[in-house]
This record gives sequence, structure tokens and C-alpha cells, in this order.
Amino acid sequence: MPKVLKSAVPVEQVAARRTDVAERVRAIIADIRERGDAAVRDYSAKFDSWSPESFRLSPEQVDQIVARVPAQVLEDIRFVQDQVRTFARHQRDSLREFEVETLPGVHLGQKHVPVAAAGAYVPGGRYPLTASAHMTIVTAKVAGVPRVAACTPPIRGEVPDATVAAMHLAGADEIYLLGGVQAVAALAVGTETIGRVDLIAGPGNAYVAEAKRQLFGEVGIDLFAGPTEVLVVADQTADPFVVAVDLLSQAEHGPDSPAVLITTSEAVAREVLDHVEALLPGMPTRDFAEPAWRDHGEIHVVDSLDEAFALADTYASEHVQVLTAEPRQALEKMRDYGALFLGPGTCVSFGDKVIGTNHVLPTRGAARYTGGLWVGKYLKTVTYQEVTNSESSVRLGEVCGRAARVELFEGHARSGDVRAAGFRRGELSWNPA
Ligand SMILES: NC(=O)c1ccc[n+]([C@@H]2O[C@H](COP(=O)([O-])OP(=O)(O)OC[C@H]3O[C@@H](n4cnc5c(N)ncnc54)[C@H](O)[C@@H]3O)[C@@H](O)[C@H]2O)c1
Ligand SMILES: N[C@H](CO)Cc1c[nH]c[nH+]1
Ligand SMILES: [Zn+2]
Repeated sequence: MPKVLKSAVPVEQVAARRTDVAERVRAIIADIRERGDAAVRDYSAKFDSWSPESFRLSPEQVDQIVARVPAQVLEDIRFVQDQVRTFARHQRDSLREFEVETLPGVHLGQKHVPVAAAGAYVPGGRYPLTASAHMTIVTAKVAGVPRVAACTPPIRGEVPDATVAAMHLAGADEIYLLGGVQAVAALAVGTETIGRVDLIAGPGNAYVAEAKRQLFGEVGIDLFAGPTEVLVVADQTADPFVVAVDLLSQAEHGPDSPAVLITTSEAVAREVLDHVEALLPGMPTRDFAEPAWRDHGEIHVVDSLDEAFALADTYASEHVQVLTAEPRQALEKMRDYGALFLGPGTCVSFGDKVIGTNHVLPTRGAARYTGGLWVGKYLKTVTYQEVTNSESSVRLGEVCGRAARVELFEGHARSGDVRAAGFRRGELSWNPA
């Protein structure tokens, strides 16, 4: 019989917190629309103790910051950016542009055009999320975005040196030390000093994710990528200590980060619970991990792996770590997740920091309808058409006239009529004299 060994806080409590966040974000966006840069400055001072002369870093400031970063850190940034770039290039090369002739002289085509300007949000209010610079900016540049305006918040008034270095090395065209709703809103609506962009990509806390959600439409967004989530599917072969470490590795992101275990082994579940309790007090980030585990930690014991995968799908979790004897089964059995981590040889932290797949992933159920950030999110898949055969123009014009009139669209019908009649009588041609 399925059993719940640990459950999370009731959904109503979570919903109430979300409503509160949504209202605050709405008020900040409205204020920035009205007062522009002055409001941006006020919120940056309030939330991040940061109110410089200019939020944009000059090339000289960037050079000074990069010079402060230890050589090993820069080498690691370059290594990881190479991994991210390699994977992103494969994604780009997998995209097909084509033109097909569907009727004589009827040419239909598809192209992928990068957005002209993208905002790359690199989070970091609580701790530096340097790796998000690789994920957002390198990927945008592989997609061919000409203007990438990248924002990251200072951390309690301090410049995140490694993150700025990563933004620079990734190829950002503009770097702003600005975070939160104020950064997202400025990029979306444009202020005197920050030019508006066409699309904003990147992860963030509940405020950042909600700001992107509210501004969607006025600006494009990559996906809903809010507070981190992890779900582990484990059988009796899993090492309970590894499971506990992996759950806490993501719970440390913040007090609103869910960590869920679904296992077929009650013995593993009980050991995991003990390890988590033992590990938590020694975690330097326990201020985030403890409330996350207390309020959003769950342990479910189920009867079979099929049941485990089916239950896991209902969470549509951002990350799913599979620690079972045959982890690749998950590729067939699961549908709803941001990314899968198969077997004990890899982990969510590899995806977060080093391996090369993109760590900007859907949260709060968005994995039901989207995958994570990738080259394609910066591209617009557009179509075009051309007809170079008069008989086809006549035929399409006649069908168009009839089809449009069924829907009472007389204006549309006439566009079809003039082509049908014009090409039939030879009054229309491709090279008019
Ligand atoms: N889903 C993903 O792909 C993914 C990837 C990486 C990180 N994340 C998430 O990103 C988040 C990073 O969080 P963070 O806080 O360190 O950085 P952040 O950059 O997302 O947010 C920092 C900003 O939050 C704003 N803020 C803080 N308190 C506020 C309040 N009370 N009202 C309004 N605005 C407020 C501040 O303006 C600050 O600049 C974590 O939740 C992490 O889980 C998600
Ligand atoms: N786990 C985060 C995605 O939700 C990504 C990340 C970056 N650094 C640490 N973690
Ligand atoms: Zn992480």
C-alpha cells in the first residue's frame, strides 16, 4: 500500500504566499511604468542596498572586476561555457530550415530568426548564481541574438565578481548590476537608461518569475523558471545517503524549494529521513534548506516503479533524479519533467554547474507544457510562401474565395477572387511590363 512518510504544508498556505508575491510585483511594475529610472533606483536601494550612478557597467569597470577573479575560477568558467556552447550548438544544428513545393509552383518555407534583443536575467540576491550567466548568455549568442542585455543583482550591496566575469566571457553586450522585479520590468518596458528588449530569459526567485509572468505579452519570456524543485525516484538499490544529499543539494536554494522522494523501498525512505535530519544542522545554507525541507519536503513509499514514475509525473518537477537499477526506464515511462538525471553517476548539481545541458528549467508545473531554456527559445520560427504558377494561383484563389465566404469574410474572399480572375485572364503576372 502507498504510504506518505513525510508531507508538505497544505496547498492553501502556499497559494496565499503566491497571492502576496503577485500583488507586490504588480505594484512595483506599475511604479516603474510611471516613474521609470527613478523607481528602478528606489527598489534597487531598498532590496539590494545598491544605488550607483549608473547600473550599467562600463568596459573599464568590467575589466577591473574580471581582474579581481582568481585564475582558477576564470578557467573553470571557460570550461563550463565550452560545455554549454557545445550542447547549444548541437541544438541549433538540429533545427531544420526548409522549403517545400506543395502544389506546382507553391513554395512554403520555414526559417528560424533570432530575436533582435534579449534580456538575460542572472539571479543572485542570496548567493551568486554565476552558472546562470553561461546558461542564458552563451545560449543566446549561439542562437545569434545581436544584443544581449544581461542583469544580475549585487549581493547585499556587493559586486558578484565571478558572475560579472562569466557574463562578460559569455559575450554579454551590456551588463547591468540590477536585480529583481526592477530589472525585469526595466528590460520589458524600457527606461531612459535601459533599452527595452524583445525577450527576457533566465531564472529567479518567486518575485522574478512572477514579474516575467505578469509582463509576458508585452515582452517575450523563455519560460516560467522560479524557485528550484527536485524529485528523486529511488528503488532498493539506491544509496540512502546519496539520496539525502541530493535532496538537500536543491533544498538549499531557498525556503520555497520543494524536495520530494518517491521510492519503492520503505527501508530506503526511513534511512533517507534519518540522513536528512542528521545533515541539515551542519549545512552552511541551513537557513534555506531547513524551512524548505520542513515546509516542502515529501517522502512517498509506493508499491512499484511504474507507480513511482506515474506519481512523479503528477509533480512535473523541474529536476528528476532517477536512482534505480535501470534508470533509463524513466525515458520511456515519464513525460512531465524539466530534466532527467539518470543513475548515480550524475546529479542535479552537474546539470546546474558543469555538464553542459541548460539549468534554466520549468517550475511550478510548467514542465507539463514546456522544456527548459535552449537555443530555440531565442529564435522565432517563421514561415513564408510564394506562388510562381498561375494555375495554382487560380486554384487557390477560387478555394480561398469560397472558404472565406463560408465564414462571411467578404474582404478576404475578394483577395482570392482578384488572383483567380487576374491570373485566369492573364491580367496578373510575375513580371508586369
Ligand atoms: N528554475 C530555474 O531554472 C532556476 C535556476 C537557478 C536558480 N533558480 C532560483 O533562483 C532563485 C534565486 O534567488 P535569489 O533571491 O538568490 O536571487 P534573484 O536574483 O532571483 O532575486 C533577487 C532579487 O529579489 C528581489 N527581492 C527580494 N526580496 C524581495 C521582496 N520582498 N519584494 C520584492 N522583491 C524582492 C530583490 O530585488 C533582489 O534583487 C532561487 O529561488 C533559485 O531556486 C531557479
Ligand atoms: N538548481 C538550479 C536550477 O533550478 C540551478 C543552479 C545553479 N547553481 C546552482 N543551482
Ligand atoms: Zn541548484
